[in-house]
Amino acid sequence: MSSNHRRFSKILTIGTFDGVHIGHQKILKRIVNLSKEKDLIPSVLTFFPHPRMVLQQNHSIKLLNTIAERRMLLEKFGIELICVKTFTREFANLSARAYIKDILINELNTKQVLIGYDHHFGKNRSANINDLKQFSEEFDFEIEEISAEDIAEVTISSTKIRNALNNGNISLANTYLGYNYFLTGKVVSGQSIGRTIDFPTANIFIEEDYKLIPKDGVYVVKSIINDTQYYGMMNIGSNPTIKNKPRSIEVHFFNFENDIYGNQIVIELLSRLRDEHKFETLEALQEQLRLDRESALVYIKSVE
Ligand SMILES: Cc1cc2nc3c(=O)[nH]c(=O)nc-3n(C[C@H](O)[C@H](O)[C@H](O)COP(=O)(O)O)c2cc1C
Ligand SMILES: Nc1ncnc2c1ncn2[C@@H]1O[C@H](COP(=O)(O)OP(=O)(O)O)[C@@H](O)[C@H]1O
Repeated sequence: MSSNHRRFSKILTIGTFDGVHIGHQKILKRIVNLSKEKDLIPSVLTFFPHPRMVLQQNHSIKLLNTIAERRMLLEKFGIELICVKTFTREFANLSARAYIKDILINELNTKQVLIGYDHHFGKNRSANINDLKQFSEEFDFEIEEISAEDIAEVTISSTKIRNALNNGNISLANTYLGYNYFLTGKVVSGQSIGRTIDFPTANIFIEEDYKLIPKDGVYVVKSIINDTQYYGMMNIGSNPTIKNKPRSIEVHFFNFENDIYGNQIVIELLSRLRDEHKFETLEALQEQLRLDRESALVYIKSVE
């Protein structure tokens, strides 16, 4: 963080904000409104990796957003300063006092903190909002509590979104997110079978192994490629029809013919069409892909 940031006073909330879903968005909106009233910079203090990724061995936690996606979403909802603290064992061991003095005050120049009644922080998560209140007098900042209902909403939605995606219920996930769930990845080469059956597919490589990939199957998607929006259909799975094919995420875009190897693309998931199947022949798969395209186009027409 540049020392420049120190000059401006902040209104801050603290948390993982995974998903930046409708529950989070309500809190962010409150921060942005208060920041205007009080002439403070709307800010979020967040942590990466997720504490469980650091403190638990063999963790298998999957997150709704990569850290880059989280930043982008927080900015989109009006947050001007995003402070990402690297979560390490040393960080987890900071005393509550050092955490407040070093980070909230000296580094960020915080004047107001928006926090849930159940927020815990500092070594062993031993400090709570009452400790924060005591420190607020000493260090001269205000505290605003997030209501129990709003906190319940935040917790419920995160769990529900993860479950919905694992079950392939993309429309429910999108409702809780308040935007379409998306994957960010790079187009890499596959086995060049796609073009031989008239369905070339952009194979998507996602670098972050902690990103939650929805349930295997076929989805209607859309992407912006070189400033133009394209719809398409995506398969997530092990491609059982083809021998020795590794797991893949691949998209066939409609009305598209360009070479996009190496492009970084964002794929928004709109609807789920079906499970992945093993077909006896490549021709049978090709026939199914034609039917999938028909279903996808019907869906796209209904939402446009
Ligand atoms: C919309 C869509 C649906 C697919 N469904 C299946 C499927 O049900 N079973 C399967 O084995 N492969 C399925 N595939 C994967 C194809 O086997 C794969 O696209 C083809 O092998 C091309 O691979 P390549 O990109 O490595 O050339 C699907 C692909 C797409 C784009
Ligand atoms: N309609 C399309 N949808 C997706 N990719 C396309 C399309 N048209 C051309 N391409 C290009 O072709 C590539 C996929 O061709 P494909 O034969 O499936 O080979 P491979 O699986 O080896 O990448 C994509 O990565 C992209 O660069």
